Amino acid sequence: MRGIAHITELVNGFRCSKVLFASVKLGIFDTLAQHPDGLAVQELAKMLPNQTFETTDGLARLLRGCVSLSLLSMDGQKRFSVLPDTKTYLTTSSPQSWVGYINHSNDMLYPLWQNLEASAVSGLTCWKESFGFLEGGDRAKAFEHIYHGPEGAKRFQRAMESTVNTTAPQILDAVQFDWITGVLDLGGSTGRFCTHYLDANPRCQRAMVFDLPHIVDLAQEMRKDVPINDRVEFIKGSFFDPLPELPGEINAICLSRILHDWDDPTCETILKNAHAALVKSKARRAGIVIFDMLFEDDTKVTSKDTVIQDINMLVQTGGRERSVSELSHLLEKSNFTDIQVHRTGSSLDVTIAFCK
Ligand SMILES: Nc1ncnc2c1ncn2[C@@H]1O[C@H](CSCC[C@H]([NH3+])C(=O)O)[C@@H](O)[C@H]1O
Repeated sequence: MRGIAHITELVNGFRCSKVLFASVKLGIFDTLAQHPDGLAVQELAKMLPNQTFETTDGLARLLRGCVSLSLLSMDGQKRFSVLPDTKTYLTTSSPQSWVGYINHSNDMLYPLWQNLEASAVSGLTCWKESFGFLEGGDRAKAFEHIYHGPEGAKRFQRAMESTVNTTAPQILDAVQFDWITGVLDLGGSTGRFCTHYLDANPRCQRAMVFDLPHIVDLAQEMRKDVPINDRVEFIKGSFFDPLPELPGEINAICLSRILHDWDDPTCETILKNAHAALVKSKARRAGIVIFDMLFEDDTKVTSKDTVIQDINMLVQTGGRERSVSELSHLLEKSNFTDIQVHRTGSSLDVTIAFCK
């Protein structure tokens, strides 16, 4: 028996998330981080970008919320300051910033989760219910949905970058990739993972990112703000089509948070395209590297983070997280063998498999 405390924590969980999201959106942490001696609420109100505060009462209450959630401290003069983790993870310019993912969570995921009931009934995304546009049931449109609006693609790519900055170092510490001579990152977005990879493996001969044409164009624009390793090359295309011929050095295709976006038949198409490209390459040992969360076993209830992420994929893309046996089955059907699973301690597990 866990009692009512467990229930009330769940009931109020969204309120705490929203205190964090609203504070990031208003620029509270970015502004306070520039004032190490802290600011009083009236001073802060004058400095926050794009806002005119008629009263500071609401802002003061939000700041107290942040203190209670250990995001800010307040001194005897009621001056608010950021705590160290807030500066590291919740300010825009920090290399470990999660601001991109928080903005995606606030603007996209929060409205989507509001209609989880609809997805639970239909087994489909709930874009139509949440945003009133596009066909909720058309899975092929998942990324058109996510990328809608003038800032949509950039917001999502920033979200991906924030989480890669956390997971990539953990993955690269935990798993040996010494068999890789060159890597193609399929759906590799702005090249952030390839940047971490090349920085950690300077002897890697080649690292290429493959993504949708408009995302590759966006990546070139975004690298002006946050540079990526200048050895990263880009290819435009769709992984639903046969892949272009791979340069000889490329003997690994990476799929980071790709398969969880799609249903099984779509994953098979992607995996078979990857397999066809790898076997055409001259590499002696060629394989695939998958980064996705994996359920601990086929009951799919044991790992809370994976269970919750699975629901997140239901509402957002119509995809799913998988168990080791489900992923292995997909890999075997697509002619991969010698499957190895690495639990990395990060939020992503790594599965490696080689071409038959
Ligand atoms: N048909 C497609 N062909 C190539 N890339 C695609 C396609 N559909 C979606 N994507 C990309 O797949 C990525 C999924 S998000 C994952 C991004 C990155 N691998 C990471 O782990 O951070 C996005 O960058 C999409 O633009």
